[in-house]
Amino acid sequence: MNCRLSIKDKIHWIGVNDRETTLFENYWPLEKGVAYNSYLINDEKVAIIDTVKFNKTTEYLEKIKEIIGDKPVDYLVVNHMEPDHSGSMLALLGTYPDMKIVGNKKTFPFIEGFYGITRNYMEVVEGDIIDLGFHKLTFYMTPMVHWPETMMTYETTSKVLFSMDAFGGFGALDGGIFDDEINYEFYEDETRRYYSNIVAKYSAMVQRSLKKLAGLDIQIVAPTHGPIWRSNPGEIIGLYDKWSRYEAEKGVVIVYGSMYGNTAKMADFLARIIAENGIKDVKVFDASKTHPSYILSEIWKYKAAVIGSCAYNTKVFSSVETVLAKLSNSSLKDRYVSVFGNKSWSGGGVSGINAFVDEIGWERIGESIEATYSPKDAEFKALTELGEAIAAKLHETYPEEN
Ligand SMILES: Cc1cc2nc3c(=O)[nH]c(=O)nc-3n(C[C@H](O)[C@H](O)[C@H](O)COP(=O)(O)O)c2cc1C
Repeated sequence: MNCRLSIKDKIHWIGVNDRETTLFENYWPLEKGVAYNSYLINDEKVAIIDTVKFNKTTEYLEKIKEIIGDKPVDYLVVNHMEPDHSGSMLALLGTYPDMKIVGNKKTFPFIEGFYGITRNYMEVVEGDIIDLGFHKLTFYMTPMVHWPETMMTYETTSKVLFSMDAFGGFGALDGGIFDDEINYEFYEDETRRYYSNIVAKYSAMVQRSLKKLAGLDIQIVAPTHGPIWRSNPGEIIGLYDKWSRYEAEKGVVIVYGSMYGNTAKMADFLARIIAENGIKDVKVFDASKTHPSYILSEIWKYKAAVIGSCAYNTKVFSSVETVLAKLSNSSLKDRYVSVFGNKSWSGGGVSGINAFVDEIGWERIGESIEATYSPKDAEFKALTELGEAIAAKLHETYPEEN
């Protein structure tokens, strides 16, 4: 991609696409890759905002050289120290040994700890200004969005917010890098999957940061992953606000674990009842087939969750247990939940999910339903009543959509 690509004035995107890494953080599937966005401001002084993962360092350094030639880099602003953004720092410092490394007081222990760099530090605090000539950088501390040292940098002349991981998502940038050059549907799903799995635990801190940024005239949001928002930055800021307030859409996610199909049969039966009762968004997931990151993202999107499991060695089936652990860790609030499952002797699946529901404190719809060996008339009747109750509750919650 054109490495001289300017996002505004003398601000360049010097990001890279990574389609080789299959698992982000060695856990989250990257079916369509990921972009590591970095930015270069080619002013009287040259500043770079964040770097890229180590596997892309050579390409990255070439891009910088193509833009600035023999000019030195004066500042590297480190908004976030996660290695997918700091991984080229050592090589950059090797190429530009006088470059100042700009961070806050929590940044530097990470730099020394990860890379052994102890020199060229330049500490900034909230509201400090670095004057590059035409462009001016100011800094906003946003701790725990989603690491302790995270901060954002606002360029006051062009009104660009360099927001590090906030407002970013999975997905390589296939040609289009701006919001007006892409079909956002795919990126919205991937941005929500990124948010719900990686940032969401710190939703309270996201809310605090959004309030802090509310007074800024933000014309471009430039995150470290995903598209750059130049036409409608309010859209992504609005989505983050919605997700971090746990706001949901009308719909149901049914997730189940089943070895021999009996719990799966209950899930499909229930889905049909809910659909018959007028709910258009009903998503059914076999927890053993779909990676939990996608399931968590859908539960983040929709208001009601139904969780089912067969009994497995006195416990919840392993793939469903993983989903429960992810949900619990994400601190998601304000959802409806129902429980079902199967056993052949003393159970463990349904009781395990019930214990999770008691702990997480979501509003229960209906009693849990547990079949023995396989679902029969009594369970199908109970599932019918449950499906009707879930649909009724959603119609009542979203009266304007009826
Ligand atoms: C390895 C294994 C462990 C099981 N552990 C339990 C158990 O602890 N308690 C129980 O009541 N049933 C247990 N079962 C029985 C299943 O939960 C039961 O057959 C159920 O109907 C399976 O539902 P499914 O068809 O959705 O897989 C176990 C079955 C298997 C294969």
